[in-house]
Amino acid sequence: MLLHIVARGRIGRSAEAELVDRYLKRIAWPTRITELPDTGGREPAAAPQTRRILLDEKGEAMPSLALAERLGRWRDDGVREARFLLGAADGFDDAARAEADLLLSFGRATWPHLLARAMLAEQLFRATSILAGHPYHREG
Ligand SMILES: C[S@@+](CC[C@H](N)C(=O)[O-])C[C@H]1O[C@@H](n2cnc3c(N)ncnc32)[C@H](O)[C@@H]1O
Repeated sequence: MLLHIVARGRIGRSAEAELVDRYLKRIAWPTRITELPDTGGREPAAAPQTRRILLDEKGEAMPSLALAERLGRWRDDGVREARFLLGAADGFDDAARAEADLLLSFGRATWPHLLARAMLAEQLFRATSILAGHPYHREG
């Protein structure tokens, strides 16, 4: 299953870009990043079996194990793409929230979109490590 990050804003050469690269390189699953401008622009077409995960501080704060289980279930059900959407300064409107299969929160604090992208890359590495039985993740 493709892990596709569709993010508003340009990351360029930055500390956050290094973090994103570091984690995405370590993921054994196929990954892709599509950058969109802060406003406007067209999201790439999605395969019929795509799940949309909208990153939103008002969403569900999932333990890493639960995110891994959700990704594993989608993969086993034949989902072709898990599409993770990151917003710009104004976040998402209610219509975008309503279209999502999952609203995923990294807590109630608001993070800059580039940090949220790096955190997402790490969580995807963690989730796929959990599914592979790799000891990267330790439950406290
Ligand atoms: C600067 S934030 C936007 C804040 C905006 N006021 C809002 O209400 O969503 C830019 C993007 O980073 C991501 N983000 C920031 N904080 C987050 C959090 N706590 N959980 C999940 N995603 C977050 C979201 O995708 C958000 O659209």
